Amino acid sequence: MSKLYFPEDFVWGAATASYQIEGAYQKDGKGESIWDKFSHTSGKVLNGDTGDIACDHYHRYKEDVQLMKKLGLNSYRFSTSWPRILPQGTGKVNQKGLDFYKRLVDELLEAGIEPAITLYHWDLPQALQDKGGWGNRDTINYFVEYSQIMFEHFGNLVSRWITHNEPWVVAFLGNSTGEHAPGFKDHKLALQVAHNLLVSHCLAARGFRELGLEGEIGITLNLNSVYPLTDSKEDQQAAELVNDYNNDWFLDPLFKGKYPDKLAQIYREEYGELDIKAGDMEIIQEPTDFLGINYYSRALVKHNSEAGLLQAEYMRTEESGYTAMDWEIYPKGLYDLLMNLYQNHTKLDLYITENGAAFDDQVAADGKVYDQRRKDYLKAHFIKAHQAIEAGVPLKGYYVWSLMDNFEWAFGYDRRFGIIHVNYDTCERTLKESAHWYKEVITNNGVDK
Ligand SMILES: N=NNCCOCCOc1ccc(-c2cn(C[C@@H]3NC[C@@H](O)[C@H]3O)nn2)cc1
Repeated sequence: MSKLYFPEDFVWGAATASYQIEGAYQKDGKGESIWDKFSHTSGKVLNGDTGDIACDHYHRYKEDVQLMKKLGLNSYRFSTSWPRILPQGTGKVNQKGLDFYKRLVDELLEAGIEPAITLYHWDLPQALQDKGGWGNRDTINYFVEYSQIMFEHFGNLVSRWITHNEPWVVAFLGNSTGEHAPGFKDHKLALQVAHNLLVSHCLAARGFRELGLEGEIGITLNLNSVYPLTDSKEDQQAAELVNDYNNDWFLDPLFKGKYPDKLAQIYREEYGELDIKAGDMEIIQEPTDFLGINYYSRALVKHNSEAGLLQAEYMRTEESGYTAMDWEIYPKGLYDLLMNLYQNHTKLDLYITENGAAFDDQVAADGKVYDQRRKDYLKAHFIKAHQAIEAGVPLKGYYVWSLMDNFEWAFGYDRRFGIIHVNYDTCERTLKESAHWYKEVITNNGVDK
């Protein structure tokens, strides 16, 4: 069977996040995070699951790096826990927190795996939330303080940095729908959080550049492709507003220096003015080296005058399969997204910093995990990514979400995204069939057509 080969220096990786895998939630001086508090609050997380132990990666990191080496990963994307480094969010540094990440980075480099650090993957120190969290503009400066500490300690070892992971989820699930920590249901607060996150990204990136470090820094956005259910004018308008909300609310400030006009006007009329300081929109355009993209599925929408401010209803289709997250499997949406970004938003290098699927994986009697649906999902999306590269999109790498099954936020451990299975009773790791398949993709730097 013929193969589709990727560029010579294409980066094949896998991704995780601190709160989702580390455990050791009170170990070695770590401060409380908003997800420690949220997961310990009754009714917030399915089955009352918490990240107290998670995958016990804090203690098992050497074993996990050896598994990454066995897979032949070029790079490993992980996040650092802000409250492990600064238990109160600012001020006194916790040396044992720095020491853990130094051990991990050293292990990765020894294994020939390039570390890629996400500075903020949702685990804000609770002490900062007690001062208003991301709704308080001071948190911007606390984030810059934290990022500078990380750059100074690891900048000579780590060459790929991501400031924020999915600021849309941080802002809107954390502060508008309340599904995520800290659990507010205040859309105006969510809009202010989104703004403060963008400003903090750019000031951290500026700080990285001023240190004159080698390497590159970017931001990771969860993006989708949005399609109208029909070609009616109403459905098309609904799709445009959902695209503004899901995607351009972050893409436009970063690459055009302004929020999307139509949605900004709707929000202004509904919520009044945000706290946008003079110069913010110029700061937000601070050059960044790459854009990270987390793609999972598309949005299919129709006009519905009863469906909130956007008058848009999300639709299902019987034409596609769905994952355990109830997300449509739609690989073409990745191609369309990549082409849209390149043609309409940015010529920056792109990395897919997350793509993957949750399915209800079981360990079979022979001890193997036969996850054919995940292999099919990944293969179909790799093929679409290849098609975009062939069309000229500067896609430089792909991080599968996730290296291992882990704490999937409000769904707890009930959703398995890993290419490695984790037995949460024993913490035993088992390479799923998708992991063995991914190893071959990396070895061949290509995928069968
Ligand atoms: N279809 N209707 N939509 C209408 C509005 O939806 C409201 C819900 O929105 C969302 C949007 C995005 C997500 C999401 C989750 N992950 C997976 C994590 N990524 C980071 C890493 O930590 C993984 O665990 N990525 N993105 C969830 C819910």
